[in-house]
Amino acid sequence: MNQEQRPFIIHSDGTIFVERRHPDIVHLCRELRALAYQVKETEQLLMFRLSIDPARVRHAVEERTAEAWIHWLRQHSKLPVPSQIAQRIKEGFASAPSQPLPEPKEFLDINLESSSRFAELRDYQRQAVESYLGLARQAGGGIILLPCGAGKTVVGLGVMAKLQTETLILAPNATSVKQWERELLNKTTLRATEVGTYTADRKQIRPVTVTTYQMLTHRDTQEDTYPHLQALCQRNWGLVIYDEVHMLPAPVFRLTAELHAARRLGLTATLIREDGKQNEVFSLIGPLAYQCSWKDLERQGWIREAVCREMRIPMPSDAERAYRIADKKQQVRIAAENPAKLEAIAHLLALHEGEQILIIGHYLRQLEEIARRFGFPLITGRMPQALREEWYEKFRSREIPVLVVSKVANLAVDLPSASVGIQVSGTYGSRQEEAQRLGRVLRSSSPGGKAYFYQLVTENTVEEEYAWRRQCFLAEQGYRYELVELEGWMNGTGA
Ligand SMILES: Nc1ncnc2c1ncn2[C@@H]1O[C@H](COP(=O)(O)OP(=O)(O)OP(=O)(O)O)[C@@H](O)[C@H]1O
Repeated sequence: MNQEQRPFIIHSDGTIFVERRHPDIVHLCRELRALAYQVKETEQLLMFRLSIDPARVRHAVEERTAEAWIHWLRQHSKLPVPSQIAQRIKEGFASAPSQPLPEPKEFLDINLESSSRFAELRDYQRQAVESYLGLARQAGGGIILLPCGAGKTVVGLGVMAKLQTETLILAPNATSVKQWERELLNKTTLRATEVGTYTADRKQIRPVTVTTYQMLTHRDTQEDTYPHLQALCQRNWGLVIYDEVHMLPAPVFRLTAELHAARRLGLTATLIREDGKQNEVFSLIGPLAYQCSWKDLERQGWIREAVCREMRIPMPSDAERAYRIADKKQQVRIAAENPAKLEAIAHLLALHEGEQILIIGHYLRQLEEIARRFGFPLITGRMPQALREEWYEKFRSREIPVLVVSKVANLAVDLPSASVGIQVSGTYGSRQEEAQRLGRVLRSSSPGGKAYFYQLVTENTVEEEYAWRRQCFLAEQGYRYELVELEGWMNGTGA
């Protein structure tokens, strides 16, 4: 083939562009994946990044020697292969472990527990599992998109029960690790000795291991290797589950590609990223395997029907004066911390007395003030994990009726008793944060029931615009926010 028609363009920084029009594109990309992972695609090009890491190289070494790979790249490259690339391949192969990874111990005996503690998979959950398995056979992985509270953890357990294979679960935070552990032990036949958690406190690697994205990317200095990633790379996982995959931090894209996994499963409710990198999630894990709509599950009674209200709150005159002369960044904060929101909260607390209420916000000073004023516990990232769990448990069991929470409770926290959410401030116009926060009050321990979600917005400020942006994703799912002027509402109508 003449040089012009060859499909690869290889840069010295490790970026490899592949022209899609090449007749053998599928086959070439399959081979290239032993050395590189895909990061982007356009109509004409696929973009890969070279990744010569010990875990990945194991595959490549089995197929060809370093010299043979360099020759293969030359054969398909329009321009000469940069010498730095040839060097990286040679060095990477030289440091590849000589022992092959043990094969995953398929037939790990894992089944869903059919005792009274656990009802069966729901229809949509069964369909999600089947669709994923069908796709994973061809594509090696896929993503399941289900609304918040629909039971993505249970779907993950369903997939594990079908594949019966060693599984690594990547969760967004320590609370979520605990929840996975609890669900694995309560809802499957796995024994405690088969389930490990790999966190800052405890480093167990067992046939089923749960860890966080943060653990994978942790290293002491910029020059260090990633010790936890390397420890987890020593096992040949039959399945890697990426929980809340929309949260996958950008540096983890590359790192988790190194994990040696037969299949990958991504779980999320909101595959939108404010950094626009959702396509990279697809290239790393696989295409969409299954999705179902929020409103369908609401109609079927699996998640609560939600009443969403945007409450417009005037600003006291001294705060308004400060707002007018502030720069944009300060304005956001002044509007968010509008002291008149306290009055609105008092009103809503009285209105929903007897229900389980979450007050969710972004600014710690504001949250501390609310917690102090009303005498409720406050959960923030500064609180030790064990204490957070204690408060969550008291809230779940209705021992306490109200929790004030920072963004640590934005997602993945399972509090089925919560049916009222009061959002006092947020991260700018984040659509996924809004949806995830609504999600905290949609879970229902019994079918049916209503949830109330209040977004407190300071009138005539930037918060109005952010509120609108935040609601966009939920609007696409069919949610409508009722616009409420606080004063008129408090003087009579509001319920
Ligand atoms: N088939 C089922 N039988 C019994 N309980 C279930 C079932 N499916 C889900 N649940 C329960 O519903 C609740 C929500 O599940 P889960 O936390 O997995 O939701 P999620 O989809 O991950 O939500 P989020 O996106 O908000 O994290 C949990 O308490 C879970 O135990």
